[in-house]
Amino acid sequence: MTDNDTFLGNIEAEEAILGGILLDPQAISIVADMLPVEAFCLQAHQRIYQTALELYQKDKPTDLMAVSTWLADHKLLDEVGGTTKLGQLVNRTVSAVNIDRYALIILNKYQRRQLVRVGHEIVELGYDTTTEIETIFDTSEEKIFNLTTNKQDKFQPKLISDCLASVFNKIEQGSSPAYPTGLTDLDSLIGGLIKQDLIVVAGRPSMGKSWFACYLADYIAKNENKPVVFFSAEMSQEQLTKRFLSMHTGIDSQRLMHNQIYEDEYDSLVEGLGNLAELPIIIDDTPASELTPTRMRSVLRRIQSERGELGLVVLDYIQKLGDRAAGNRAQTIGKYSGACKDIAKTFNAPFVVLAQINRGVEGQSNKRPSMADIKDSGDIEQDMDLGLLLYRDEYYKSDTDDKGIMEIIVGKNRNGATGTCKVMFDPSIGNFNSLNTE
Ligand SMILES: Nc1ncnc2c1ncn2[C@@H]1O[C@H](COP(=O)(O)OP(=O)(O)OP(=O)(O)O)[C@@H](O)[C@H]1O
Repeated sequence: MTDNDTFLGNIEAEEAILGGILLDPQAISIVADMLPVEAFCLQAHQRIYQTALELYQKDKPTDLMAVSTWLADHKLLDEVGGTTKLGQLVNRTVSAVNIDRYALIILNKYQRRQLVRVGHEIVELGYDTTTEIETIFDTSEEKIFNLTTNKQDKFQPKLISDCLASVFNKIEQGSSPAYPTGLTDLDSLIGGLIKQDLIVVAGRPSMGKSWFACYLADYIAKNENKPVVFFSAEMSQEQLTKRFLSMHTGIDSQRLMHNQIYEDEYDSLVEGLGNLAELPIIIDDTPASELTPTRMRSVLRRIQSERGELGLVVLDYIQKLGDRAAGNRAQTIGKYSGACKDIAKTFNAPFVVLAQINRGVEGQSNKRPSMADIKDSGDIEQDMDLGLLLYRDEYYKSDTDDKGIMEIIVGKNRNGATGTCKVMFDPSIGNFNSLNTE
């Protein structure tokens, strides 16, 4: 190592990159996406690189003249060492051929600086006796995770002009921020399950909430081929797996629960097992008393780093969490719903959270629930982006015309309309279908 190449920085490599950018019009496009401004350890270098980036983002040249003019216009030329410094950068550089290799060198140094910084922060957290140990572990794990996945800039404040560039790109690509549910009428109402949204699915017991969650999990795993994580505080891994198996084989779930199948169902069983085994569905049945937001984040982080972007997260169900004997349940549930919204945002995935409805609706003549009927609703209503209330008339009236029908009432929709749609639902095998299937 020399004075110019220390453990935490390599001045020569930084100069070679900047020289390359000033010399070669293509050079900036090679490094712009991989190198954050802070990767340069000298402030003058950061300023020059930042200027080149701004010019590049406005489709302007990044040569010596353009960069020095911009810096002079913004009274920053002296700060970086004047035209002499810029001239030296160009004169010392032969070409930008190795710019990507230099970029990797300084990225590596930058990551080491970050690691040292985070290490210090974690040591300080260790000494902080005012913070609960669980929070300290969570924060520490997250800090390291952000480093290893290079996500440290994900939630940086940005100028609206910078946000517009990415919004425009997405509009141009036509890439949807939502995953369709496969239920046509529901999709026309809600536009699919939107990434980063907290979606609360509420209903009275036995209304079909768990089935609906299984359906969404299965559909998204199948169609998006992205990991779907199902936190099941209610059912065990085995019970939940049998539900999915029932959906894939058409074998009555009640019999599957008791390991009873008919002779002629073996072929469907084998076929269903094969299909289901292909799906990236991950079931976590940590008991409710231990299923904290910290635990969920930790599980999701690991899955995301092993399998890539998450397709969906499900929690069955929110009122089951925490100490049920402790006072102020509304406050506790509010804390959990806030954490769930935060998880949806951090992991850039829709988060479907199941919730129970108060018994009070049973006393009403119209037993369709409303958002206010959600048990211990606390802050759930404010936190959620989408609120779906499930209702089946046949559950209350055996002579109903709506046999085999589930109503999905969109009680809250931050991104669009509210209303009701009907879908076909077979609770024996968890089958959901649109009413209009043409
Ligand atoms: N094999 C079966 N045949 C007919 N109906 C069934 C079968 N298995 C389950 N069901 C029905 O499915 C419904 C339960 O669905 P699900 O567990 O999804 O409801 P839930 O809303 O999650 O209920 P809870 O809040 O009690 O967990 C009940 O009405 C039950 O009678």
